[in-house]
Amino acid sequence: MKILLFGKDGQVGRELRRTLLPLGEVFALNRQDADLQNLTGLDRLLQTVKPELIVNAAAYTAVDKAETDSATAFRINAEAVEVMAGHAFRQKILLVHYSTDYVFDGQKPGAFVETDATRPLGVYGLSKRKGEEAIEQSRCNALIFRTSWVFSAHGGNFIKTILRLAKEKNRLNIVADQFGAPTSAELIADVTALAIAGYRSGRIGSGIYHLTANGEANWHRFARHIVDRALANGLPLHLDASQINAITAEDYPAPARRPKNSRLDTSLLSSGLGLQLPDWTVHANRTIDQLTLSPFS
Ligand SMILES: NC(=O)C1=CN([C@@H]2O[C@H](COP(=O)(O)OP(=O)(O)OC[C@H]3O[C@@H](n4cnc5c(N)ncnc54)[C@H](OP(=O)(O)O)[C@@H]3O)[C@@H](O)[C@H]2O)C=CC1
Ligand SMILES: Cc1cn([C@H]2C[C@H](O)[C@@H](COP(=O)(O)OP(=O)(O)O[C@H]3O[C@@H](C)C(=O)[C@@H](O)[C@H]3O)O2)c(=O)[nH]c1=O
Ligand SMILES: [Mg+2]
Repeated sequence: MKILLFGKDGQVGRELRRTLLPLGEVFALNRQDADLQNLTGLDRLLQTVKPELIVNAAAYTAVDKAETDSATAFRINAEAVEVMAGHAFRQKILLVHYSTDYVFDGQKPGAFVETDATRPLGVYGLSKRKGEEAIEQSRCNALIFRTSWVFSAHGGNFIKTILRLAKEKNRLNIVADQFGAPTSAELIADVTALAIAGYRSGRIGSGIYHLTANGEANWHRFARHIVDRALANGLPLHLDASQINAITAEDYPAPARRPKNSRLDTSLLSSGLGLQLPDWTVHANRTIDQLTLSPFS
């Protein structure tokens, strides 16, 4: 099977290169190979490569920047996705795509299920929702995985930000009133490969699925966890977990509003595939260790 992967150098894309390998011949592209802002170029590429499966891990993920750069966010997160979906429909191939907890407003008391009403609070979330809608309207076969709070040892993410700040500062203020599940790029890529196989064998159908690690955190708790483990690994830092203060989102002014409740109910996917998703700390610990334990020390 000929697989076309977009976003090969992103957090999730990098892990997908590993997990898609056993499924077929992977054509993995980054922005230099195919700039998704160029929609006609994208359409031409799809017609030339003739993939049997499209996996789109490319996205505009700068949440705050999107507020003032909405045209670019919509181009990449919605219009390029519409081109992929149109191609997938015409060629009768499967499109695998990723979306976010930020499509929700965070106002539900419990975990969001796939059919809950969306109401994005910012441009990034809205552009990602438009991408989902473009896929739904195209009527192509698709697996759309909504995930949250992605981290990995590579690329930009909260774990790396906190480790950097903890080496520079002796106090940190981190919001404690936004709840969600930190999820590793590794887990997303592993489950994606299982889900593609599950789709092919008829265990799961085309549609939206929530895919996050189990358990929950808030950003403050996540930050403390990172610092505790890094210190236990012997990493010299400027602060310990007790110097990380809990603040409210109101006290952390940022261009984009974020949902207070980002919890996603993953039972649809885990029951469909017969999977037990690991607690977020399992992969978080592994990533913190990768970043803080030198194999040579
Ligand atoms: N990161 C997170 O916390 C979360 C991510 N998601 C979703 O998961 C998916 C994967 O995210 P993740 O791996 O973390 O994202 P990353 O930001 O790590 O990777 C995204 C990739 O997309 C590429 N890209 C951006 N613009 C273009 C463009 N114009 N043309 C081609 N490629 C482009 C980037 O390239 P470059 O480096 O050159 O910009 C980057 O390699 C996305 O759909 C995202 O919305 C969902 C929830 C949480
Ligand atoms: C660095 C820092 C962040 N924060 C807060 C801001 C924010 O509410 C939270 C996390 O910061 P980030 O910049 O990582 O957040 P953000 O970029 O909004 O992360 C999101 O990215 C997109 C792509 C998604 O799809 C989401 O699931 C989510 O992972 O921590 C502090 O309170 N203090 C700090 O010093
Ligand atoms: Mg960010």
